[in-house]
Amino acid sequence: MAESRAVRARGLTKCFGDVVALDGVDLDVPAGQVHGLVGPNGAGKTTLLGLLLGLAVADRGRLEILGTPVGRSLAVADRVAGFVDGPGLYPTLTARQNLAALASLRGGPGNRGTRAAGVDEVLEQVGLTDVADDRVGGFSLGMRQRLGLAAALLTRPRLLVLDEPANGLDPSGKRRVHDVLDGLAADGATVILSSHRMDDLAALCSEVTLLAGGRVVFSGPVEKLAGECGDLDHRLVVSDPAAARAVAGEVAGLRVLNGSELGHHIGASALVVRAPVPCVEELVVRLVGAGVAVREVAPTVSPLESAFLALTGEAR
Ligand SMILES: Nc1ncnc2c1ncn2[C@@H]1O[C@H](COP(=O)(O)OP(=O)(O)OP(=O)(O)O)[C@@H](O)[C@H]1O
Repeated sequence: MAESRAVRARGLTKCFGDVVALDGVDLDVPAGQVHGLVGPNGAGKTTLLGLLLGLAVADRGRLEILGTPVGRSLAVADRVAGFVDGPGLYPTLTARQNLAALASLRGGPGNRGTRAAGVDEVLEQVGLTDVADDRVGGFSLGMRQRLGLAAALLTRPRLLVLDEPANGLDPSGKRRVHDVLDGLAADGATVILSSHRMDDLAALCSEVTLLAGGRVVFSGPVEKLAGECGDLDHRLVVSDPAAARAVAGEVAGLRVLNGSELGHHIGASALVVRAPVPCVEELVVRLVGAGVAVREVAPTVSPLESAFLALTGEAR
């Protein structure tokens, strides 16, 4: 029977000496979801991905992967694949030889009771067919990332765990990887990936978990995370900045930022306001009503980025 939950973690704690890398982490990831892990440097993302890949074991807490409790031994669970800190590849071998070597190490077709994918098939999936016979030592970071993904796909994983898979990818490489991950999720496989790029996470993931200092500070739908942004800074370009300031002063819950708060020049016809989104909308309506033309209005950082900064306690 198919599992309805790919990962269930309760109270996962992992320390390195005095450093508490994970501090009582709970995580639920349903099967068929692309789930993002995000957080500042040192938040514990790689440590958590390492536990999912069996590269380390937790000091405390419970972890179930694809419905099976994870034991105390270092081993990758069945039907789980992926990489942290970049894929392990042989630089002197070609892309095709790397994959063939991995396939034979894993026992080839019939491995773990499931038919493995073919080398050519996965090279095609990640868009590396044209360079299949080139040595990996000459590959760019983005090409190595894609080959690492191809290596993981060889096992037809039900859970794919990727650390910064979009690192170094050009726009077409990114599109290729997005398509592969979307396809896996559509087939019911689960993908858990980390990224520092909020735009990648928004494009790829339906849900995200935000870690800070080894703790979960948010876990849920991406849209809900964007809703946690609270006050957002918006830059408005208007026909009459003095009149616009006067109108802004009448909108409750909205503040016009002054030059010293901004720390940079914003242009003579612009002003920056800090407010929840509905107050900014009210300002625009009032400006138009007062005969002040609004030529541009845009948040200075995206709602997702703003939520990230607010929830991780990072200064604006
Ligand atoms: N093998 C290790 N030995 C000692 N400390 C470690 C080890 N691995 C991780 N840490 C520490 O654990 C904490 C979490 O690190 P981790 O690499 O999981 O964070 P991260 O969120 O992946 O960070 P980044 O975004 O910088 O990759 C950090 O303080 C890190 O220094």
